[in-house]
Amino acid sequence: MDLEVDDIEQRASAGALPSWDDVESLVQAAYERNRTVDDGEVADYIPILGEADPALFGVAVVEVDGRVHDAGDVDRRFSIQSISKAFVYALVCEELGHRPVLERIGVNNTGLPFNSVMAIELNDGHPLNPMVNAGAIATTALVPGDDADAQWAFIVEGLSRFAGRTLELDDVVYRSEAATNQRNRAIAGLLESYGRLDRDPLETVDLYTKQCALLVSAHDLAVMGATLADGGLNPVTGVQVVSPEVCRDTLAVLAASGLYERSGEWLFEIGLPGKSGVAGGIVTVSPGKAGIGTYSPRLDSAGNSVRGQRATAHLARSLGLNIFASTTHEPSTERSRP
Ligand SMILES: NC(=O)CC[C@H](N)C(=O)O
Repeated sequence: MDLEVDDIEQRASAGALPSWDDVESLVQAAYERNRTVDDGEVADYIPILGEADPALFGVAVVEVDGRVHDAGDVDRRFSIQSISKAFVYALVCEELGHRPVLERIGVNNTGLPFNSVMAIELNDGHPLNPMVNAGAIATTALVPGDDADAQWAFIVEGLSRFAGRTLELDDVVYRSEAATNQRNRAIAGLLESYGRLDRDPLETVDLYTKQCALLVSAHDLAVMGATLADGGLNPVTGVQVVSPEVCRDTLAVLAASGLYERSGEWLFEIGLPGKSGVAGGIVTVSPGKAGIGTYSPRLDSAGNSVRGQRATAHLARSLGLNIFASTTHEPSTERSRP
């Protein structure tokens, strides 16, 4: 990953965002600076995705108090793809609780591509984490509901609460992926063979394929991210979507695996939990501060949007968001006794 952000000064991490005007101009700068970058390729293993316009680019920030900063194509809709994994996982965590999900799905990075079959084989059928396809399919199987229709209603309703508006299925994307998702069907069959899927594998993959075909915009992703940044309270609608504990757990998983096998580089350069999707979206969460949503269809070889990564890196540095950054504290002359 070549983020080319070394020349952007890293602001010290502080408890709050800079002023509204500062954030506004830095969002514009992150957009302007990266709009002509044309590295990467548009995904086409799902045939319809190959038709996306590679020039599209949007950067949105929603602060935890609901204030919005937008630059570029922030209202353009695209399929959420793997970013859905983060939010379905949060909803399932809310239903099942910390320990059962940990045991069932896991939280460790596979170090392998998102659709790796080998990762399952190497780990005795354990999916390892909910951000790769195996773990995401296993997570979707845990969505409550008597049948697939009830599960689908739960997913749409839950993700819509994160976005603050009713999300719709892109039927063309769904059909395009459903016709070509043999690999995901194989992954589900493999999980079943290891006794790690309690629902019908083909029905579960179908549900997972539908969740990936929900339409969102960069603005929606910023609202969804801001909800995870704000202890589960959607800052635009005021609805409590999940608990603060679920946000904490979800963000830990995103930090470890949200950018697949590039998660270490992402964390090193950006220092925030994030999640990418192959249609070109990325959601990034700055806990207690803001959600960032980006959209640009050209991807690196791991399936992460190139401009989205760069714009997010720009913002993380210039806004002082890196959660690992601290400044040396000023020793006080008077120390209170414990
Ligand atoms: N990385 C992604 O966004 C992958 C999602 C896609 N629906 C798949 O399963 O292949």
